[in-house]
Amino acid sequence: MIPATNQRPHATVLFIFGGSGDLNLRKLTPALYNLFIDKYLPESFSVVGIGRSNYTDESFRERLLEGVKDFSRRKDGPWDEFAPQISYLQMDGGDEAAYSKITDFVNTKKEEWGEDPNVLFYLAVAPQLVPGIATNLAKLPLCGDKTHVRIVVEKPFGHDLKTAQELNALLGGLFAEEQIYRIDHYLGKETVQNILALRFANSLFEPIWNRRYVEHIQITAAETVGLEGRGGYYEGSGALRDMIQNHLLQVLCMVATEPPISFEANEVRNKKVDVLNAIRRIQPDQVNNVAVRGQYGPGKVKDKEIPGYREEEGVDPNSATETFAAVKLFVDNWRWENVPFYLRTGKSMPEKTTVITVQFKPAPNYAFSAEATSTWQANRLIISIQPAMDIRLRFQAKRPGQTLAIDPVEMVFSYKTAYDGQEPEAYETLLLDAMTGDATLFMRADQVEAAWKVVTPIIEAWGSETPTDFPNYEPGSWGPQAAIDLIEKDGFEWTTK
Ligand SMILES: NC(=O)C1=CN([C@@H]2O[C@H](COP(=O)(O)OP(=O)(O)OC[C@H]3O[C@@H](n4cnc5c(N)ncnc54)[C@H](OP(=O)(O)O)[C@@H]3O)[C@@H](O)[C@H]2O)C=CC1
Ligand SMILES: O=C1O[C@H](COP(=O)(O)O)[C@@H](O)[C@H](O)[C@H]1O
Repeated sequence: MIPATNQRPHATVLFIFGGSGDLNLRKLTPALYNLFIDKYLPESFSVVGIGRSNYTDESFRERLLEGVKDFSRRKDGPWDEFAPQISYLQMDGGDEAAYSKITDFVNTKKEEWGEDPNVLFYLAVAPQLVPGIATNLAKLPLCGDKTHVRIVVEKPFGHDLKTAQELNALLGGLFAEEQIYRIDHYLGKETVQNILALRFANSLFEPIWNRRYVEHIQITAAETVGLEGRGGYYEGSGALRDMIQNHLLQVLCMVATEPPISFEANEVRNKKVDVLNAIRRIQPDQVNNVAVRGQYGPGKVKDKEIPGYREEEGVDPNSATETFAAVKLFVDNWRWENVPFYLRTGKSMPEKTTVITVQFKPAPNYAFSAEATSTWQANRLIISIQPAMDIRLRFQAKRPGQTLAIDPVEMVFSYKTAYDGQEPEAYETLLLDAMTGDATLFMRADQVEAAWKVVTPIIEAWGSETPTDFPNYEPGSWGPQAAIDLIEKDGFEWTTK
């Protein structure tokens, strides 16, 4: 987490494998630039983009400046002061001999700065490249230094439980667990971190945050975008692997966790893994009752014509990959017995929104007339992760007038009005945490595997069946009818408002 005091991390050299790629352009460099502007970067800092593409330091910086202009929350500023800290190293991650360039670079900086820098390797490359690069890195003598060297691994972390276990075993054999930072960028979002503050820094919510008062919980992560040229990756992934296995389950953990006794990394992660381990295992014959998948056809999102998923570049014309997934889960522990958690995510939806809704049980209403209660709506706490970044509490109030009529009303806390909209982007927080060595917001090996265990029965059931109804939802809709039925058959409805 961004420290309350403006304490800068130790001197750092950050190597980004995939420096020439999309993630660096859109997220990592804009995040570093904002950290630089806010004076969170170390006094001695150097970032090195690595890739096979042909850049000079100068042309690489020019390319990254375009990314800052397009994607940074601050577009203007002291780029000329930041840019000299960026370099480019042209090398193939599979070329073991080339890794000596990394050692040379670190040694040069060590000499220049007069101190041993921390060295961070950020693997922003396709997952199949990770084992090779990690293996080559681990052979470098400098990687024997467990205090100063860390490795950051982007998602997806494995393709299923087996491959995640294999990757964990490989990385665990090469590095100490404290050196491995598995990124889930949702954990870096201010509003996701705020869930713990909301729950545990207030005496108001925690007493009612359990099965006695909560009727059900929903988490929606909807996107208006389709594939954005990522067909090659997405075809082998789908909504369940791309969003639910990681981001949505991590958010669920924040909502459902027991109070940690401290915010020390392992304490928080222990509590979160307890939630994942408590999620009821879905029986194979139950998958169709608790999980729904969808794929969008051609149509319109916000008045813009879009091709169907199967017509996107890199997608099989008979693709079985889901672009929408919804699941109903139970957390079988003392706090959450029989409280359903509904999760859904999809591409080409009507709006970009990530929202958690905690719906409370109805109040007894003996004293009110049937007419007065006809307009009642359940108490809800609606936590908007993005883009609204607000928290709304819905409750009943008396309508002004001589009759006793009741209306639902809202109390609202908005980050944008309360804090001027200057919240750091998720990658700012996560990069700074990796530099300072705070792994609280990163996933531990057992968390990743526990999350894969939750979705494995669904993967297995879906894997053996070809959906005959694909494509089964219109772009710009909230997904297939079966997803609406999933929650409505329990007497509830999806909501993002
Ligand atoms: N883009 C995004 O918004 C997000 C991406 N991610 C994850 O980040 C990772 C990277 O994604 P993204 O940036 O989109 O992918 P890109 O395809 O845009 O970039 C891939 C990068 O890998 C480099 N690369 C490929 N082969 C080699 C090689 N043999 N040796 C060295 N470098 C190589 C490419 O450089 P070159 O061609 O120059 O060699 C390029 O810089 C993926 O795991 C993805 O899932 C996660 C969340 C969001
Ligand atoms: O990790 C991913 O997340 C994005 C959505 O992230 P957000 O911060 O914009 O909500 C998603 O588009 C992408 O498919 C997935 O890989």
